[in-house]
Amino acid sequence: MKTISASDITIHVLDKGPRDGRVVMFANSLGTDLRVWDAILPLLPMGLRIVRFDKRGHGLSDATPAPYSIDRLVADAKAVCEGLALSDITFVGLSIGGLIGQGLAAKRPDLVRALVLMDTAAQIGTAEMWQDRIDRVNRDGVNALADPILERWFTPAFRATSPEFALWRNMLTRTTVAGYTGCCAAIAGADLTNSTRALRLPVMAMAGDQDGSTPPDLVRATADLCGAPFHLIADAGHIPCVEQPEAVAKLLTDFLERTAR
Ligand SMILES: O=C(O)CC1=CCC(=O)O1
Repeated sequence: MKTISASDITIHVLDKGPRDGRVVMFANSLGTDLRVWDAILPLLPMGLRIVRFDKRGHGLSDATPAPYSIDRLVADAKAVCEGLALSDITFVGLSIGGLIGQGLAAKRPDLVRALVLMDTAAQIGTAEMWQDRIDRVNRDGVNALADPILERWFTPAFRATSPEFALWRNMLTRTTVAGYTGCCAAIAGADLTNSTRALRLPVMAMAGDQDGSTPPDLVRATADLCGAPFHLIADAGHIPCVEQPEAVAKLLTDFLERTAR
């Protein structure tokens, strides 16, 4: 376990693998922490330097009062890169983590070698939709919205049969109101269409075929913006790295090979 100091918070980071290994950095989604990547990591090639971090208001990282902005979250990710002296990064971002990846690649192309967009888009939902969610969470708590959120995260089969399902619910509902609504505000204000269209690095996109949060057509449209291949993952919702780790690890491994130097 490592900590990195951003301007105003301490960020929880896990940094594993050889110091001279190829850097693969992971950023998780709204309401999840860095454990969302646990299932795919043992399936990736040996020798990678794997860096994971809990974004502001999530996991063990500090939560400042809401609202946050996407620029603030990108600055936090940049602080992790600088704190660990990372460069030549392959950045894998899930949902809001993908917005952070797009923002980081646009602002600091010198740091990012390649980008994987998982169940994310250049713009996710509408400002009105996110404001409604912020208002409801402020009034009733994250727990009150957990059922519909989990229906978008996971397929009916996973929800019915996975013993882990209850733990993912706990992860979501234990997210602080400040951290959750702060990140909702960051998503509401993020339209990265122009900067993502201008990206000039290898990008790959993927989405679960049953993703109810960032549906496949939305993810495909963002892939088209930056000329990236798009892959549909069968039998997965919004979090395919949990539901279909083998399929995700295979796509990631192939992408790492294609973008090797
Ligand atoms: O909670 C959801 O609907 C899923 C989601 C949207 C953005 C994100 O990071 O997760």
